[in-house]
Amino acid sequence: MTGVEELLLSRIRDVADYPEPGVMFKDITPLLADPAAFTALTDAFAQIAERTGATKIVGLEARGFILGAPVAVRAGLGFIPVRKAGKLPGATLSQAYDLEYGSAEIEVHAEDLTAGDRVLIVDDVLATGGTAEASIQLIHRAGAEVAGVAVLMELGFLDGRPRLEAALRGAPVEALLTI
Ligand SMILES: O=P(O)(O)OC[C@H]1O[C@H](OP(=O)(O)OP(=O)(O)O)[C@H](O)[C@@H]1O
Ligand SMILES: Nc1ncnc2[nH]cnc12
Repeated sequence: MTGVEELLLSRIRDVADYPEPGVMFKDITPLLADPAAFTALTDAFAQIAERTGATKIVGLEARGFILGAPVAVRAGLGFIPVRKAGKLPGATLSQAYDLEYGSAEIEVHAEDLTAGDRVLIVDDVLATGGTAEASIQLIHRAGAEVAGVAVLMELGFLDGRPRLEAALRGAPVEALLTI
């Protein structure tokens, strides 16, 4: 494990049985509160954006906003929010999905993504892959390409990766940590 990986892992807190029994919640708030760790994470994601030729960063509400917005600034790219349903005022595309502990619907402003865009999707956790898969579907429906999915941590035992790879048309899933 590299020094950066050790630093990031040391700043993630495990909370048992949250938000429901049987879930081991991965809490990133200690990482956000540590400027060295947050900067290292932002730099690692910005390198992925450069390597994958991304032209826009999509962040998934809510933790993907916190992580994705500084990546967009660092990489010199625009930031597009994918929000939970009912929060965006303009014309939207929407997609329902299930996640590790529930179900939800996400939306994006249709005008924010167009053909020719290559989007890097940023989030904290890849668990079942339901959230990221729905965001890939939204981006494709908007006519844009997905450059990749970048997450801080992948919960490998929940098998989200094959599900995303089936939707990604060859673009990579980049996880800084696998648990
Ligand atoms: O791979 P999945 O099973 O879909 O789970 C991963 C998603 O779950 C969490 O978001 P959540 O919906 O809890 O929203 P939050 O960021 O607003 O807390 C996490 O931030 C990912 O977006
Ligand atoms: N175990 C988990 N910890 C944090 N966020 C999650 N999203 C889905 N599963 C999660």
